Amino acid sequence: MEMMSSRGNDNIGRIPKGSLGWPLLGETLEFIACGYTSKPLDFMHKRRTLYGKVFKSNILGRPIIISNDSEVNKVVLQNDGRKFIPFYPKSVTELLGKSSILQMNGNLHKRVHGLIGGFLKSPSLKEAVARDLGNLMESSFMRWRDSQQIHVQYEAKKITFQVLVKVLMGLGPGKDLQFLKKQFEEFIKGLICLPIKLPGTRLHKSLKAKERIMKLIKKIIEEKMKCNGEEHGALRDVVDVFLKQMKDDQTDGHNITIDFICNSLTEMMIPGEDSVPMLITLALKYLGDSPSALKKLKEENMELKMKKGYHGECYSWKDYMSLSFTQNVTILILICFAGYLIPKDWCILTSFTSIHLDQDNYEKPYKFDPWRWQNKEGSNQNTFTPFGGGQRLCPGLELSRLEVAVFLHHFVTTFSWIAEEDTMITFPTVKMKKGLPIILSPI
Ligand code: HEM
Repeated sequence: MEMMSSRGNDNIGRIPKGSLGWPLLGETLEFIACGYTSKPLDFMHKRRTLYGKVFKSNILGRPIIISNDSEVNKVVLQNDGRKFIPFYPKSVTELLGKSSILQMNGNLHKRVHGLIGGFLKSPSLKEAVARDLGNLMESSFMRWRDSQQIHVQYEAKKITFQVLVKVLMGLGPGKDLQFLKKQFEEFIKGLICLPIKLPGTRLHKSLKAKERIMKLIKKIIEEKMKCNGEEHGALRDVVDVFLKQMKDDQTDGHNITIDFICNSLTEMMIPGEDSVPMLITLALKYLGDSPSALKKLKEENMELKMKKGYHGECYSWKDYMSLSFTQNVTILILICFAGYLIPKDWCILTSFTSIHLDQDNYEKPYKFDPWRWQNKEGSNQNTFTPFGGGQRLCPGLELSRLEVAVFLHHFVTTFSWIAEEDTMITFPTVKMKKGLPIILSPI
């Protein structure tokens, strides 16, 4: 979901229908409670039937307009930062800091978004990620073969966090990585919590973890600066990209500082610990529940594995992305993937999940059917927005899809598995209650 706050005094006409709920509490309890059930969209469906696709509510003491309408969401996403600006809960703004890319606007935002996006989309980076992730999976497989059971959520996090940290700051396995992972787990727990900073509170602990993370990143950057000296050869990670820009900027007075870099790297580790591993976890969950889709996926991936083995070739990132059925599975999982955030003042909350699971947009939206796109339905730009849109379209989009493809390829061509019963929770972010325990058997 995307939260935007209306800027200025636009004449909106009339406020949509809806209920502001109880004094102070509004409709918060029902909104959150739905996230813990197997039907997280019940909150939306009930109100949609009563008031229509766009309605008003009150969540966490803020009046809010909730949109389940793809056209309205498109207007919000495509705005240029003048009509709407992003809003996040107080705990998020406290933890990500004032210089967070999510809160930046105007020219500085455009520049930083362009810098990160340009690097993350580059073929040389994708090649390195495909290779590193492939190797990392091989070493994880050795470990998993000796285990009775693994927890997919936990294992996927270990792998994707390590891959992203390398992309961001070039840090490989070792004590620093272990320390970073531990501190980051502590940091991320506070993203959605009560915004009270007193010692002992969740937010305070997460802020302290952030201080330790920033200190370590600063040390890594300083070491890199010493090694690079005045030279800027190939840009191998996001730190290199920022340092080069910092040097170029000395001439035109813009200010990318070391603190700014440390802060940006910290927030950019979130998808390594949350979004990407959750996509992988859900992919294995849904595939495990759908034997026909798993069979087709295995066939497609086995064919590639045999071809590569037969010619004795290494994989290129393009090999993984050429697997069309595997890509359709990823798109479908993205549709099931929901991210919840909470607004401030009069906000508009554009619910992406409701659009993805709306019968008006997709026939049988709750059916796990990766063949959907082979027949007629396309993933239309307005009705498929798991990566946001407009100026804030996720720059990690292609990288995430590549990571899922690499993971699925090596996993399904090496193991069969049986999953234990588990439940999905969607608030504040998607996760499996028990971490999706599975029992593996090598193929
Ligand atoms: C499953 C994987 C992912 C999903 C579903 C996802 C989703 C999103 C969404 C919805 C936004 C828009 C937020 C907004 O409008 O305020 C966003 C922004 C962003 N994402 Fe991702 N993301 C994923 C992976 C990644 C990865 C791997 C990176 C790499 C570092 C990344 C970096 C970013 C950055 C830097 C932004 C801020 C863009 C800006 O405001 O200009 N994301 N992401």
